[in-house]
Amino acid sequence: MTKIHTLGFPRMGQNRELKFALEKHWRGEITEAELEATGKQLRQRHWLLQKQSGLDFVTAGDFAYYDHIANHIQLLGCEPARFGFSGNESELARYFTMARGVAKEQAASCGCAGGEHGSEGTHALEMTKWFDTNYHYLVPEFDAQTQFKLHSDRLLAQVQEAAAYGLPVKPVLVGPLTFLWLGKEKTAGFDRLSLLDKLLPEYKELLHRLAAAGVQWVQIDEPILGLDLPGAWTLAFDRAYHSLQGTDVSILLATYFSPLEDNLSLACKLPVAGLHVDAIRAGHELNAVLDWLPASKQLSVGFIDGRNIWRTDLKKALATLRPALERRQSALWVAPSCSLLHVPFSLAQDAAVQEPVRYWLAGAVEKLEELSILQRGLQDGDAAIASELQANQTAITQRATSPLVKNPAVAARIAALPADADQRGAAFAQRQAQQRQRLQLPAFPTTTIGSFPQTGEIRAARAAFKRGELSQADYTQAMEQEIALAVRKQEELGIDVLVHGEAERNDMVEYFGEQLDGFTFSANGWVQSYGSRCVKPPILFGDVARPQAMTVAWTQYAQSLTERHMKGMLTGPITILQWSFVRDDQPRADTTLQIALAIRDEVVDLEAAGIAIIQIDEPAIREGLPLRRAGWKPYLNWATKAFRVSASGVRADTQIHTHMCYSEFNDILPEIASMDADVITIETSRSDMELLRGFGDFHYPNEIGPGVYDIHSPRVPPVEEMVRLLQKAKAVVPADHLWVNPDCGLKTRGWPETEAALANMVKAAQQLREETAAA
Ligand SMILES: CN1c2c(nc(N)[nH]c2=O)NC[C@@H]1CNc1ccc(C(=O)N[C@@H](CCC(=O)N[C@@H](CCC(=O)N[C@@H](CCC(=O)O)C(=O)O)C(=O)O)C(=O)O)cc1
Ligand SMILES: N[C@@H](CCS)C(=O)O
Ligand SMILES: [Zn+2]
Repeated sequence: MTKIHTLGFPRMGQNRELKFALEKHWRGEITEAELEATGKQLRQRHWLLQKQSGLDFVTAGDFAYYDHIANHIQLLGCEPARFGFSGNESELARYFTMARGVAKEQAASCGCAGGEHGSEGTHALEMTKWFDTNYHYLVPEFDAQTQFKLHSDRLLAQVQEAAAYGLPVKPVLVGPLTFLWLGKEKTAGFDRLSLLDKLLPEYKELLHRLAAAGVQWVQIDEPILGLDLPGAWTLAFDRAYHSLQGTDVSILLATYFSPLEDNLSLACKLPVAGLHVDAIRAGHELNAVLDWLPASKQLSVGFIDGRNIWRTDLKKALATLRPALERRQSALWVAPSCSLLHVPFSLAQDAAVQEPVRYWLAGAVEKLEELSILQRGLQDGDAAIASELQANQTAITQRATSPLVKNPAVAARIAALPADADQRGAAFAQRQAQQRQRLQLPAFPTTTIGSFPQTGEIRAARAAFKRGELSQADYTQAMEQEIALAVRKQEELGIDVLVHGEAERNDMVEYFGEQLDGFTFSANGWVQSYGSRCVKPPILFGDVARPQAMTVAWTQYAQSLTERHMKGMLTGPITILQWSFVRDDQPRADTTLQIALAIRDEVVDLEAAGIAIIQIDEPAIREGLPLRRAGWKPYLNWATKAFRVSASGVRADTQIHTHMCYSEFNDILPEIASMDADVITIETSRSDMELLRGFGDFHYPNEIGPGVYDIHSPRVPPVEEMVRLLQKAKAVVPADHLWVNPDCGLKTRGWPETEAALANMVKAAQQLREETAAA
């Protein structure tokens, strides 16, 4: 018999109920008990869906009020001492303090919904990307003093809740090695792997408690088995899982996101009762796993794509799963490749999605249905699922043959693309001279990264426009007022290179997806990004082309309000690719090149409209790196080429900026340099400019704007702090290459702190100019 299960389910709820409840709670409008009631209701709905879809387990422990790694920090009792908890705070209060920090001076007054407050001593845990996804987890902090102490009440209570559904409850845990790997060492020279022996007894005790609660199977996620691990970490797996033996639960070890490769035999041999593999990203390893995994062990095959939204080709799936089932006899489970956290709740009924594309899609709910069809097909044969198979094949064939997917003009353009389409006409030094002549900027020019506060009024106006309650003309006028406000404020602040503020953009990727051919978008296809913040990735289903200019009118309007330079603001091809649901019927490189050409057209149009500085944001370039190092070079080749294609259609005296954040870039500096942007602005302040050191050591050839303040906090950094950071930057980067800017966009901030921080930033730049002139 085949069993079906899911590794995890989206938490936000069908209509983002969790987001709204969280934000109300943070504004003090609902109590902890009311928030917990919403959480409970959501878990119940999601378990009911699992039961109704015929799953053989309900999965518990995947719910989180902010992040599942933050849950584990509390579960394992390793809240960092720096938070100074007295023990009198509630568990949830401590949890949100770790997730969002507490600004001493602002705690009482700040109503920021999704912010990550901070001040010295109580800044939030760092957030970083969960593997190569657009989800951010909270980074555990470790040092030699770190102690663990199991606090399993919340998890056990959820296991009890789930038991009401009459199905076996399968709790999911992040495994001890992945938990340690994802954390960071707070003291130099400390090795977090040395904590493993202290951590394992807590996991073991947890397994005992889960067994006592009636649990038979526990899913333990160890996605780091898909990474190039240092030897000590690989060796530690054996030790860890041997020590977790001897409890009355069976462990399903779950791997996902990338192939196991040299860890494959290790994963198959570990003393656990079952192994889950990602057959979407590592389908080519399935036969090897079938060879290596002892017959006594359960194999869970992740055949439904947990990272994308295309319907599964069920005929193809059955053709692969049947021989596997034959080899495994009764021991085969089928599941999504990874947790469904990364896909929207449902897409089948989303009327905003263009027809017939809607019929080609599967959100989390539809993926559960696919599991159920596969199970029936495997057990009872094709005849038992004849109508479902037929509907599925109709959708698959329609997608494969749809004229909507192919645009011959795009193919012809790519075929005719000149070999030097990715090269600026002149070398950087020549461009720099011409740009200086044209732009006439002061030393240490000041700028911002693009977005200004997305206020409730802006979002409400857009929502009213989308509901048809605000006319196009009124909406345009409302956005123009916001742009005018942003321009006025920047002029008053004395910023040198202005931005229009991105008020008209719902999101830096979705906004472009909405305007490009080859994309469609949903009304409700939200995916959690971090905490209560969500994104609605556009759906890229066909060849990409730009029917008309996307940003020119707004940018021209903004430029018309000022004598200063207005920076055009675009999202780059790799970031659009990374943060969309993209087609799986052609290589990602080909799709990216198509996007790059569309962006190139926009860049050229902005230049023709008189815009002298154009920024092409690529915050996702590093996150797009394959998880295995062997894949880095080919990726970086096509990714950097796509960027250059997008940027190279302009004259030498037009200045191209790029912007990157959320990552360390030091291991891909040559490739970043090869993008040949005239100016790069990067997030550096949280690392106290340490991230910039690599740029200095590497002698990064072009100009750089290292972020001088962290935009994740409402804290207003004093002038001296920014001057100190700039002096540090000046020590590693030539002074005439330095720009002054915040770390990233300001859309999640409020105006008061934005204005105060920018005023200090401008003062810091002035001070630096004076110091440098006097020297
Ligand atoms: C830079 N980041 C981004 C990432 N990915 C992207 N695709 N985009 C990014 O910008 N990844 C890395 C980081 C992640 N950071 C963030 C930061 C902030 C958010 C965020 O604020 N998300 C918003 C949703 C944004 C949005 O689409 N807004 C829409 C309005 C949507 C909405 O909920 N409307 C309401 C009505 C509102 C009203 O009446 O006031 C409704 O329809 O019910 C818009 O502006 O039009 C969030 O709220 O979560 C995300 C990632
Ligand atoms: N231009 C964007 C970049 C974010 S990474 C912004 O300012 O929000
Ligand atoms: Zn950014």
